[in-house]
Amino acid sequence: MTAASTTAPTLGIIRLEHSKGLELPSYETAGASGMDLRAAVAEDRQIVLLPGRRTLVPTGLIFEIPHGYEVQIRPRSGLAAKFGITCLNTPGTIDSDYRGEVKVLLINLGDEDFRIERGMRIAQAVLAPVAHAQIEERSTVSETARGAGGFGSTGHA
Ligand SMILES: O=c1ccn([C@H]2C[C@H](O)[C@@H](COP(=O)(O)OP(=O)(O)OP(=O)(O)O)O2)c(=O)[nH]1
Ligand SMILES: [Mg+2]
Repeated sequence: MTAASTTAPTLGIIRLEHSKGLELPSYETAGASGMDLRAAVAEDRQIVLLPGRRTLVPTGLIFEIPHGYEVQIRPRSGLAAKFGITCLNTPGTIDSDYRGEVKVLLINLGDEDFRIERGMRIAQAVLAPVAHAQIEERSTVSETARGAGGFGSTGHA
C-alpha cells in the first residue's frame, strides 16, 4: 500500500544481486511513516545475534535520495518489545549523497539469541526533509524563560 502521489518525492532504489528476489521497501499501510527494510542475508547464512552483540545487516539496496531529504533508519517497535532488538545508532542517517549499500546496525538487548533470516523486516526507513543551516558565530544569544535549564529542570512528573 502507498500514500505516494505524483507530487511525492521520488526515492530511487537499486537492488543489488544479493537482494534480488526480495520485495522492495514499501509502506505497509496508507499512513505509514516508514518503509520496512528487509535483511538481504543469504538463505544459508542466517545471522544469529547473541544477547549484547551487534551486527551490520545488509539490505542489498542503494538509494538515490532526493535533494533536500535524508533517510532515517529506525527500529521496529515489535522487534524491540518482543525480542529487545533495536538499531544501535537510531535513527541511522542515510545522507542524500551516499551511494553505498544501506545497512542496518542491529543490537540485541534481549536475553535470547535472535536469528535474522533472509527477507525478515528488520527496520524501517523514513524519508524526511532536512535543512542546511547557515552558521553564524555570535557573542550573545537571545534570553528565554528556560535559559540554561535542561536535563530535568522542569521536574519529572
Ligand atoms: O544506519 C546506517 C547509518 C549510516 N549508513 C551509511 C549511509 C550514511 O550516509 C553513511 C554515513 O553515516 P554516518 O554519517 O551516520 O556515519 P559516520 O560515522 O559519520 O561516517 P562518515 O564519516 O562516512 O559520514 O553510512 C548506513 O548505511 N546505515
Ligand atoms: Mg557522517
